[in-house]
Amino acid sequence: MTKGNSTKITDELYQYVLAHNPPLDAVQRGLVATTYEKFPDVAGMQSAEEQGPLLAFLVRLTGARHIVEVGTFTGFSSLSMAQALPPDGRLIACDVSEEWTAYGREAWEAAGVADRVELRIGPALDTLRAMPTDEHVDLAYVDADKEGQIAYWEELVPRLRPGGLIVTDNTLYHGAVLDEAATGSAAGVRAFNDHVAADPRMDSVLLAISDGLTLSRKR
Ligand SMILES: C[S@@+](CC[C@H](N)C(=O)[O-])C[C@H]1O[C@@H](n2cnc3c(N)ncnc32)[C@H](O)[C@@H]1O
Repeated sequence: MTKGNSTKITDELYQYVLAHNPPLDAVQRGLVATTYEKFPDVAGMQSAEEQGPLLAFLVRLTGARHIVEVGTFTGFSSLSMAQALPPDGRLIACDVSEEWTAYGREAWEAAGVADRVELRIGPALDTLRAMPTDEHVDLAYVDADKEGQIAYWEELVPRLRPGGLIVTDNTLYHGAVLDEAATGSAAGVRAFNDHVAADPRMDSVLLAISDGLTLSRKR
């Protein structure tokens, strides 16, 4: 088994990647800076900078009008996706933290997309279970507690339209997925990756982008 012709991403090469992606706009840049200033200990939870343009690209590629996000934090990923939605599109943002998501509300307002985002505070599993069960979700982005991922998946797949996409972050979990004795979040990601790879309802690819990103399309 070989690695193909994969490239080691040095810091310099990472900057090159960012320089050849669509740049973040002023609201996105401001939100990233504010997050690192206000919450330095947990700011690393924010989706990686290159994921903003990638998520926007996927929203446009799928023509998504109805998005569900599990794990909003200070709102970078939801902002990036909401900006790519058509004006009548909707994004349901799920999180448990009023404090962190307040910064998201400010950013959505500043970007003029607040009317596209509906924030639902509470355990995401409760929020998902309360959603209608017909196929009305075009795209879901999952980036919350890793132990809950299989449960989120099982709620999202039936609600996804055929051709709809689930994007799951951190599926390499800093390499800890290789540890057969992993516990906690790493064990959750390992179990999730096996679950997804064996699910006949979906076509999935695990990409070595950022901390691992799995794209799953409903058949
Ligand atoms: C990795 S951060 C999300 C980062 C976000 N996507 C961004 O771009 O900034 C994970 C978020 O999941 C939330 N979270 C954790 N457990 C949750 C649960 N059971 N239900 C809803 N949200 C949860 C946390 O409050 C945190 O804001």
